[in-house]
Amino acid sequence: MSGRFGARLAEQVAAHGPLCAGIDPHAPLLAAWGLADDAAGVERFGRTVVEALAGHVACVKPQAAFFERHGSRGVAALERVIADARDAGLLTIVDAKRGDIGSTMAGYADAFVGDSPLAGDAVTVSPYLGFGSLRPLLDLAAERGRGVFVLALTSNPEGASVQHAVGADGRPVARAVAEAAAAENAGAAPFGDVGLVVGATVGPAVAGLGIDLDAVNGPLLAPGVGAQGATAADLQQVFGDARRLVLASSSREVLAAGPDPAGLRDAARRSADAVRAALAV
Ligand SMILES: O=c1ccn([C@@H]2O[C@H](COP(=O)(O)O)[C@@H](O)[C@H]2O)c(=O)[nH]1
Repeated sequence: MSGRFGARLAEQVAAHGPLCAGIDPHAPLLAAWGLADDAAGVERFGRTVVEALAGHVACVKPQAAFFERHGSRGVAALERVIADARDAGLLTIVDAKRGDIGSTMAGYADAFVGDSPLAGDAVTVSPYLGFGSLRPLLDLAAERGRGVFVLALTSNPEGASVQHAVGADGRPVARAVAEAAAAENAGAAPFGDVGLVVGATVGPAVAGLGIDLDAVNGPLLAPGVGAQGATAADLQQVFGDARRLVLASSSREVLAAGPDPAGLRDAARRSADAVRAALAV
């Protein structure tokens, strides 16, 4: 792995468009692909996506939950998917959404941004034990040139009850998260390594909460396009002047076109083209 995550991602987005394809081996998708709902099935699913999309999308995002539900064999399958992607030169964001007290975050840091086979190019984390609790993982990620995506405004409707709440300092919680990420990325070019997760489904929340996403100067991972109902056009409203930082993410909509590799590539290309066009406006 050479160079920082932000720079590597910017290069891939320029080449393939601002789309991250999710690898979410849901039980119904495994059935539709003719695969068993077991560790071998999720491994075949993940490796098929990597083989089909390497060189065609900016990155992939394996959802750890769908591998972990098969226990240690599922985790081993996730490790093989990550290894395949690395060998193919395809960036991976491991969607693990870890968050704990700082001393335990040091363990998650070793697992997801250190030397473990679970480490991809970046990982998703939850700041809801306090942004400062992420410090051990942020520091190890920076040392290793890896990225971190911090949940800010999630795509699910339930997230607002926590993320829109106003904290003791008078700032909405999600704004405080965004400002903390901005401090990590200060001065980085083309942008830094600490991104945010901001759902494509959040409508006017960014502006309503007074969040300056452009100032974050880090990649903005936007799940919710496709199966959750957001369209590429929604990205304009949600992200406004921060459109240059957006990396839209779509899982089920792309995966429904598998297991045929050409079908997966066509679906990913259609999504990437729609997102690129919407963000160019
Ligand atoms: O706010 C969030 C954070 C993460 N996700 C994850 O993204 C994918 C979405 O899958 P679709 O099939 O495109 O709906 C999934 O892995 C989620 O856990 C999110 O949706 N929202």
